[in-house]
Amino acid sequence: MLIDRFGRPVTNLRISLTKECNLACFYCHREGQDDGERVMTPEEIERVVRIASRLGIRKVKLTGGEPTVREDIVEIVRRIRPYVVDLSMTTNGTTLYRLAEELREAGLDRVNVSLDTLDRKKYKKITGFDVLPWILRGIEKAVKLFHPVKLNMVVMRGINDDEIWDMIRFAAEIGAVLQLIEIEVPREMEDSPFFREFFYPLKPLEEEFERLALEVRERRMHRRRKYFIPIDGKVAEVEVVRSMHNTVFCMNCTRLRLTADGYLKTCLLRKNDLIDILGPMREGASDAKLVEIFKEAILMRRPYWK
Ligand SMILES: Nc1nc2c(ncn2[C@@H]2O[C@H](COP(=O)(O)OP(=O)(O)OP(=O)(O)O)[C@@H](O)[C@H]2O)c(=O)[nH]1
Ligand code: SF4
Ligand code: SF4
Repeated sequence: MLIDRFGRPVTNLRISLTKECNLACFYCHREGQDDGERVMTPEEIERVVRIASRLGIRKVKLTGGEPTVREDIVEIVRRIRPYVVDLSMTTNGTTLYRLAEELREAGLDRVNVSLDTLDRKKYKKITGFDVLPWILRGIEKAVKLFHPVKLNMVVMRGINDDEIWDMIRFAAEIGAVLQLIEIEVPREMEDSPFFREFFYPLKPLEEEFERLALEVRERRMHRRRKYFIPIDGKVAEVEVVRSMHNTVFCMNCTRLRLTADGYLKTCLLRKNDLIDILGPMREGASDAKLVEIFKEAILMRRPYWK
């Protein structure tokens, strides 16, 4: 297993398949990356995942942009399936209704779907597109096929902070997990108008959950807490993703990233901690050389908030 200089095992690979997206959320961080023009082929992605699995990486998350805008998305899932224990995707849900069955059949284990609001007008305001009913149909289909389905709600002051309990109720009703995500930005953006206007701290809410929950579990990854909250005769599963200035979160980070243009990236918030893996692959690097590149990336890993 790969372990970095801070004693953190690396068991997850988060692969951005494309920088493109068919929505235009005003807060989008594009996984913290301004990717170049290179795009990995399904064969190249499979090779990276095969090497990663030899090094103990068992979980792969496919992201974007929007991963399903790639026409070869089902092929990518099928190719990497044999090498991983947990294969998941984070999607905006626009293509779920059309693709959920094919993705399931190709071996995808689970999906996280971005859903910041249940209000159609607000959805359009946030994402630029009036497609909420379509997204909800996709989610309805997904909960029948994948377990769990997680709904990702980025909580923004003055935009959707009034909908938190509606979302908790909705998630419980359809049997999905709700992830409440605090806005996160790198240090240099903490003074930005965006952060100052929209940051909504989730700590007080976590304290309320602590009091209300029937049970609280802690995930190994990021030590995120999951609360089981009774609501309307059901139990909602709510996970809180709170990373800003959270040293515990970073000390329990088990993720390495692969950018859409083929660089291993050590941290979401560190733009420059990159190491090229696609270039050497295209120049004929052996598997042993690729293992070395992985090891170099692991050596570069540092917690962001410390
Ligand atoms: N700082 C930081 N934030 C992360 C990291 N991974 C995920 N996040 C945040 O969590 C949000 C949700 O991420 P998802 O792509 O749904 O995946 P996840 O919830 O981390 O993963 P699973 O729970 O295993 O499905 C992202 O939009 C980020 O804001 C990370 O490694 N570092
Ligand atoms: S759906 Fe995701 S990738 Fe697309 S614009 Fe919104 S936040 Fe960005
Ligand atoms: S070290 Fe970087 S990628 Fe890991 S949790 Fe902290 S900010 Fe996220």
